[in-house]
Amino acid sequence: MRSGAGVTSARGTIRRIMRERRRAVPPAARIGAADGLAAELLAHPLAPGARVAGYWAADGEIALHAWQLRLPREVVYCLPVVHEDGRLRFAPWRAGEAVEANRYGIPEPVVAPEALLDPSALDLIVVPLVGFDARCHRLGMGGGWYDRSFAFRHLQPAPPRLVGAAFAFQQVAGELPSEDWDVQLDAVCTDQSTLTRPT
Ligand SMILES: Nc1nc2c(c(=O)[nH]1)N(C=O)[C@@H](CNc1ccc(C(=O)N[C@@H](CCC(=O)O)C(=O)O)cc1)CN2
Ligand SMILES: Nc1ncnc2c1ncn2[C@@H]1O[C@H](COP(=O)(O)OP(=O)(O)OP(=O)(O)O)[C@@H](O)[C@H]1O
Repeated sequence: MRSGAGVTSARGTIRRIMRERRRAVPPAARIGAADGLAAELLAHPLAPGARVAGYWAADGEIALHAWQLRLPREVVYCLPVVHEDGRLRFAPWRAGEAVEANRYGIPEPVVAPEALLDPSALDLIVVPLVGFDARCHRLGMGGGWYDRSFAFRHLQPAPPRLVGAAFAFQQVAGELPSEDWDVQLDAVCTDQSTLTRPT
């Protein structure tokens, strides 16, 4: 069902409020939150050579560096790259390698097109989000990037596993208004705990 104006504006209102709250987290609290999130994310088992995607935190998003630095050495860490076809690609990236701002001002690795991985080539994607609910439904920035890139997960189970990352306060009371195209997350990790999608 297509959303009516009411549903659309509910999503818009939640986005505005949650983005403000995210940006308002003081620096000291961010450090502790990133450590707490890393501990939750590291509980997800990864095979040697696994490809995992994170994100470059922007707009007050909870940071992933504490997790990235503690990943097993054999794991390939990637960052999302916005592609003109509307689906994300993922670029292997290590701290110190070149990045360039994308159209949203978010840094992306500078890599040859052949080095880019398709969304389906990953084992675990840590997904940025603005809000989430107890069903592991996600509200993002509104670009539809993760929904388009992982639409194939409507038809097939994990892998790739989709795990949202957020501050605990980004959980909304009740259920997020959802759309047909929303891809559910398999779990959401926060600075305090992990929520697994109800089956
Ligand atoms: N850190 C991070 N990287 C990410 C995402 C994300 O949510 N967080 N994305 C998740 O999809 C993709 C990029 N999608 C985005 C969609 C909208 C906006 C955004 O800031 N929109 C602004 C207006 C931006 C502009 O056009 O200048 C806004 O809504 O205020 C940013 C990223 C891929 N990389
Ligand atoms: N599978 C899909 N196929 C085509 N268009 C899609 C698909 N998924 C999402 N979209 C488009 O993306 C737009 C934004 O979707 P939505 O508001 O759910 O984004 P979001 O999940 O909050 O954003 P993001 O993933 O970038 O953080 C929708 O208006 C829709 O037109």
